[in-house]
Amino acid sequence: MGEKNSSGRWKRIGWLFGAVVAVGVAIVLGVGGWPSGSLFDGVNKPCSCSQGERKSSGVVEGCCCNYETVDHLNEEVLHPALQELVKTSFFRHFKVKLWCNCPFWPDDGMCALEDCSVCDCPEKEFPESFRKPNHKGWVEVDNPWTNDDETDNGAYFLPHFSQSSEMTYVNLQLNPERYTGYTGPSARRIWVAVYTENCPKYPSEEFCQEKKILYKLISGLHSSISVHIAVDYLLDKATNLWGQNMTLMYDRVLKHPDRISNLYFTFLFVLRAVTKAADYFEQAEYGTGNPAEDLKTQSLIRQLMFSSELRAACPIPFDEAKLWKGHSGPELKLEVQKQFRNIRFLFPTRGVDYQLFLLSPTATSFLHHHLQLIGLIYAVLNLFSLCNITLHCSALMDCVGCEKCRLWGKLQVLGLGTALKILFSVDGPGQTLQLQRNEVIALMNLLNRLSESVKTVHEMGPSTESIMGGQHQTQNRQVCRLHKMLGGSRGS
Ligand SMILES: Cc1cc2nc3c(=O)[nH]c(=O)nc-3n(C[C@H](O)[C@H](O)[C@H](O)COP(=O)(O)OP(=O)(O)OC[C@H]3O[C@@H](n4cnc5c(N)ncnc54)[C@H](O)[C@@H]3O)c2cc1C
Repeated sequence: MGEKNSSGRWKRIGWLFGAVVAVGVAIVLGVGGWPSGSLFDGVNKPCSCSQGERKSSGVVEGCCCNYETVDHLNEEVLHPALQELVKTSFFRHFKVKLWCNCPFWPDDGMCALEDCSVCDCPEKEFPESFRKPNHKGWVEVDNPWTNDDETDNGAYFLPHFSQSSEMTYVNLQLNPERYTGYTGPSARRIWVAVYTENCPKYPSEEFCQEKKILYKLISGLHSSISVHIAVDYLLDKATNLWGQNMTLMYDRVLKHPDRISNLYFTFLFVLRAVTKAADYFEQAEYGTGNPAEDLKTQSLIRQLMFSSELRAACPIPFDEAKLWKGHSGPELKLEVQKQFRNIRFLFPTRGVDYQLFLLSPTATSFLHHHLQLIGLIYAVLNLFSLCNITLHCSALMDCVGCEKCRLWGKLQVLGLGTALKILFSVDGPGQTLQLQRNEVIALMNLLNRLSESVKTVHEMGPSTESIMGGQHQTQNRQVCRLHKMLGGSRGS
């Protein structure tokens, strides 16, 4: 009898507790929703229990090839050739300025790992021919899509690594793009600045293809960087165990169909630039003083440029001829061109040190919170010729607070600028393509990085999605069940 009473009491306590929890849940739902980032993230959103993830198939948006063809060509032709090409002496040595000050805010970002620093390229290691200014096929000409702060104005050889703001050579093979532990507000601030200032995501219906390109290119590059971080991740610092981080890959890329689509778009865009300039690349010289290796480089270039399989299956990966049409075409091109460079402010002004102003903490926080307003003020100042606004994408890369990330950030932005130049800046009569050696090294390495990411997404995507997506769906189902139990039709 006593036992029965006590079990009844426990049951009553149980029900009471349940009711309190349910009321609490209802209040939270009714008032403020669940804290973000929790299991219940989906409760306030339309309940999407029955919707599966959209798979990437059909034609890649904005391009002329479908996903299946891209995966096949990448697997069979592009990836193997590019992997070999970037190892050659010509393509593995990249010239870069790694130690410029960030012109926008104090350099506060750091990476958690020691090996995020870039290792030296000894003087005797990089090709002798790189020191000569006149290398057949490669010229130091300006690119309207980038500001050429990455050229060394005739100083072809600067052996000392430590000179800030000087160019140096880096062996890319010794400094792979991978997880560095560079994260938090500093890293996110760069991406936010790129997306809000430079490459906004336009509503899909409202804007023309031309205006959407920059966003897609940057987003595709961002996806690719995230894939590389996920594939080569420090899983256990204590034992120095490196491997794949599936959760990261799923959360940052695979569960976002638009980010996958943008990755494929960027890959096809850059591929089109490379194949469009095929004749130029075939004629150019890849000499490094090692005849056997130089022959191999030349042969790999031909293999890539004139692959019959590529030409048959995907002859025009991206059709740039459709763009910049109509009487507003040239204006539009200038506008988009400015946007790509639309990062850095140079102020040759009347004695006012804007750079110092921008570096002060108060100004940094003001700048951070009032980007639009600041943009407007600068535009007005510009109107009255108080200052000139010139913008460098690369300058924002100087704010990347980890050397290795900065190296690859700079290289890949230069690669994108080179692709834009090939596709959009040499189509008029009498215009001939001229490229810098460093631009081409950046372009091919960018294509290789994208090719690796596409391969990873293709190969690991389905298994990662079924594991992570399964977990995600279970959580989602639990949320929906709870949602229904509470009788809520909120958001659904
Ligand atoms: C130029 C650059 C190079 C970097 N290189 C490295 C590196 O080599 N190794 C390394 O470990 N870290 C690198 N980082 C840092 C890394 O990219 C992330 O910023 C960091 O890991 C923190 O990630 P996060 O989850 O905060 O989201 P982030 O990747 O910082 O993304 C910020 C926000 O952007 C949006 N977003 C994310 N992906 C996309 C996309 N594909 N398209 C559109 N929007 C998107 C999301 O809203 C997200 O919250 C680099 C950062 C920069 C700016």
